[in-house]
Amino acid sequence: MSKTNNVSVSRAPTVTMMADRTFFVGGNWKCNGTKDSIVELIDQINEGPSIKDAPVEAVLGVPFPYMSLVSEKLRDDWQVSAQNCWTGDGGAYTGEVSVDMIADCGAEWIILGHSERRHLDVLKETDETIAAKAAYALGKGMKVMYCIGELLSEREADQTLAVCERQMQALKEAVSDYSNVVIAYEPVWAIGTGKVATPEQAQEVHEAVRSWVKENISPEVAESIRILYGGSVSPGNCDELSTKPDVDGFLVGGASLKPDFLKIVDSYKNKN
Ligand SMILES: O=C[C@H](O)COP(=O)(O)O
Repeated sequence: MSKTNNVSVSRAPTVTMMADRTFFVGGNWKCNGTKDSIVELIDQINEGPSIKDAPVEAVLGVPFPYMSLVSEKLRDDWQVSAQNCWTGDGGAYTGEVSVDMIADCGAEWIILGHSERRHLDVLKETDETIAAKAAYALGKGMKVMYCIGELLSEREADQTLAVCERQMQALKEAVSDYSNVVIAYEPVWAIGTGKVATPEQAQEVHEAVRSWVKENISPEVAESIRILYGGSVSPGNCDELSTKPDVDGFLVGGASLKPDFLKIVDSYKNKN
């Protein structure tokens, strides 16, 4: 990929667009929900159409206390994710949750590197910490949604690609097998703000990240790895976003707490 930081520079596609990447829709509930609200939402999801034989994966990112409940109640054509994990085994780590515990509660996925964990003052997770968590979780057989993305100030300073590259480089230094990794590009300025990236803005960064993966990891990984868009995705904008060739699905926050999240899952049909 060009070393330019200017995301507005257009590039010729360097990766074939014929890839067979199963569409992926993750819901990130963040720190929301009660037992009652979760049971109600799961009941509504379970009434939706089966996706067992559909070319889409749907995964719910659930707060730790509710993972077992959701794993038990959710239809088995959907999957469960945690939103964080401890970097290593269990032991004297007060307040942490190990990957073994997450697996024991029925989750197959872990969301790592979400911008809220990177940027909230009380958390401030570093690239290295996040990459170490990813490597550890993958080594334990879990699947990882690895989030990347720039702050508004970084976009305005033409640092979008530099930030995404730095975050990808940290992953590269910790991980060698990408078969259980999904990348989620989430521009921080679009998260929870209603300011969704345009389909063109999303495609431009996704294409650039895929090109970076081709040049810095391998053409095979670039071809197969799924790159999700996240940031104010809704039933009203998912169809247009999903038509873009390098948008392989979504990581959805607020809209995943409502039953019409099913409409976002359904946007896989735009890929056919
Ligand atoms: O992980 C999801 C992102 O933070 C997006 O959240 P949002 O859909 O509420 O903007």
